[in-house]
Amino acid sequence: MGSALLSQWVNGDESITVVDPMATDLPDSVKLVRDRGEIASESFDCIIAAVKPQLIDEVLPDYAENLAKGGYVLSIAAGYSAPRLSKLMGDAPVVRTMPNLPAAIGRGVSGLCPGPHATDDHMKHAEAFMSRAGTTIAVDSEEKLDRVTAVAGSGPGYVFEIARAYAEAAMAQGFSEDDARDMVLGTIGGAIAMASEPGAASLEDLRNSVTSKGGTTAAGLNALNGDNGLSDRLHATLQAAYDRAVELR
Ligand SMILES: NC(=O)C1=CN([C@@H]2O[C@H](COP(=O)(O)OP(=O)(O)OC[C@H]3O[C@@H](n4cnc5c(N)ncnc54)[C@H](O)[C@@H]3O)[C@@H](O)[C@H]2O)C=CC1
Ligand SMILES: O=C(O)[C@@H]1CCC=N1
Repeated sequence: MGSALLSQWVNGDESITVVDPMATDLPDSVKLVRDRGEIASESFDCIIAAVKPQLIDEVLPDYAENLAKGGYVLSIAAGYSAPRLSKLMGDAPVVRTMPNLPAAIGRGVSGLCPGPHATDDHMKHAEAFMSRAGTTIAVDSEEKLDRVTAVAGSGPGYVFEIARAYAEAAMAQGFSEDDARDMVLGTIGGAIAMASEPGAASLEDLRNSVTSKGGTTAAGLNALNGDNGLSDRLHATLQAAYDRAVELR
């Protein structure tokens, strides 16, 4: 996720240093170091926690010394709570954000939430920084940010899986893999673009506008969600992701 964001963050004038023992193919303007020891005496206005949540306890404490006075820590980690991170880094100011993968093409959706000691200026900076990678939504509690995680952070995974299963079903109708993918992504992309037009009708009305009484769409929709199975499954999907975020706190 860090490299997806980085591809958009470089469209600014900050100097960015990445510490990653394994990173490859970073943008030219970024300084890459393999070990924190190489930047031990440097200080930074913003330190971004972009390792897996399970690695934060082990990796982040050393970086407390690298935070400039007045700076803050921006965490993209799912679940891991801001008070826990702040404490881990010597009571540093923390802002949590939850981006999603389309940030890689500037079409991400990122939630943001202030943590301990975060000032309005830290939040303003974090929002401006994250908005380079798409839209932002500020929330006022970590509980809400964990719900943003369930809806939007993990969301591209659900969408890719739905598209994959849709394409698989198209192949079962006799289409080649390429044709199935083109048709499914074209259909999803066109429908989403139409629903995203300014002044577009509600999602329910848009669905109804495709659905002739006694027609093919009605038959398909009845099989898809006539028993509320799809709705129930999506509720369970978001709840499971949220519950996991809570476990990672
Ligand atoms: N993948 C996604 O769509 C999203 C991920 N996130 C969050 O982003 C964070 C990273 O997740 P992914 O990008 O999926 O994982 P990843 O495994 O792709 O990236 C983690 C990076 O951390 C680096 N790393 C490992 N040990 C390190 C160390 N000691 N010091 C510095 N760097 C180290 C790895 O080399 C790797 O480049 C997680 O906290 C996750 O919750 C948040 C939103 C969406
Ligand atoms: O699966 C995960 O834990 C991360 C956080 C949100 C999306 N990917």
